Amino acid sequence: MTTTPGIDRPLLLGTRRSELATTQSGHVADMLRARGLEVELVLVTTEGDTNRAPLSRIGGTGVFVSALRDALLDGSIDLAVHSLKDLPVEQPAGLVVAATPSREDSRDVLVARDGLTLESLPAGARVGTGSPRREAQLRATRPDLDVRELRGNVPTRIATVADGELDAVVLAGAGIRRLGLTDAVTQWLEPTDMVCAPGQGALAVECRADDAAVRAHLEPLDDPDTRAAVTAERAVLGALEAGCSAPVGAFATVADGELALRTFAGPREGGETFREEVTASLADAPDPLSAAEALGRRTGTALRTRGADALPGVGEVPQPADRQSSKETE
Ligand SMILES: NCc1[nH]cc(CCC(=O)O)c1CC(=O)O
Repeated sequence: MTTTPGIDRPLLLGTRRSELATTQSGHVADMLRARGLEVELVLVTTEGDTNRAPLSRIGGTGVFVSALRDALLDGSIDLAVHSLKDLPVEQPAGLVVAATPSREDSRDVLVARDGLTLESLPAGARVGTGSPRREAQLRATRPDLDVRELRGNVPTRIATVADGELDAVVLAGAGIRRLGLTDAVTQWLEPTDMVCAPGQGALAVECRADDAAVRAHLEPLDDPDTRAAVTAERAVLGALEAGCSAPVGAFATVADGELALRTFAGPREGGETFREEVTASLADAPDPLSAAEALGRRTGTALRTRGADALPGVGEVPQPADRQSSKETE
């Protein structure tokens, strides 16, 4: 096997260098290899990997994704694998998410000292997260916690608990699973306690929109239920004109053609929160993805009308977006 049908050379898969990124990319490469294709990984450095300033300060959609997208557009790679939650809602011209493979666990987890949980952490415990969404929900249940800014890759963030620098950190369970670090988890946070980020736990496999041969190889990796769920979640963010730095959570599931969507919006420092839980049947919809998108948009609009409009990060990313203005913080 030396060629890829329709391409006559190995597929070039661009990935960030972090262990999580190369693991996720390796997972997609293996799915393609299982289909008989030859795949080579190409390591690409992004600004998010080299700049250690808080993400809320460097901001910019592109910190994790723009170098990969530049490599796609200039033809040096054929496909890129992203964490879907790191992608801005607005899709750049010329590129397409050709596949959203079956989603990993979407829940956030608590990694705490001494087996502690959200309920048993002592008053004033130092809990690390760089995510306004996680901070807002931590404060909603435990206003007494001392929430601290935290960044860095997954193993580094876990190490702050082992080192005694923090009592706990909140992370995406998907990343922990993919890195084989689940032993560190002291609590899986259910959506009732912590609504995940739109797209959390899902991957996006992106390629050039006009590259029919690569698209045809990627499309079989798509999981339609995952795609419908993340479409609804991201539509919430779109209706809120919010980027990933907004304190907004959205989590959807699809079971037996029924889409269930749970959302959260609230201030980072604690205060009034907004939640909507809605369902819609996709089974009879002529176009399930449009139905998922419409439900997400309606729900985002409802959150806005009820007061989420006043939250920082909401109403900051015009739709259709000036892509450079959205931010990501997770
Ligand atoms: N930018 C950070 C990021 N992007 C994707 C993941 C984990 C995997 C996922 O959420 O799908 C993480 C780490 C985290 O939030 O703990």
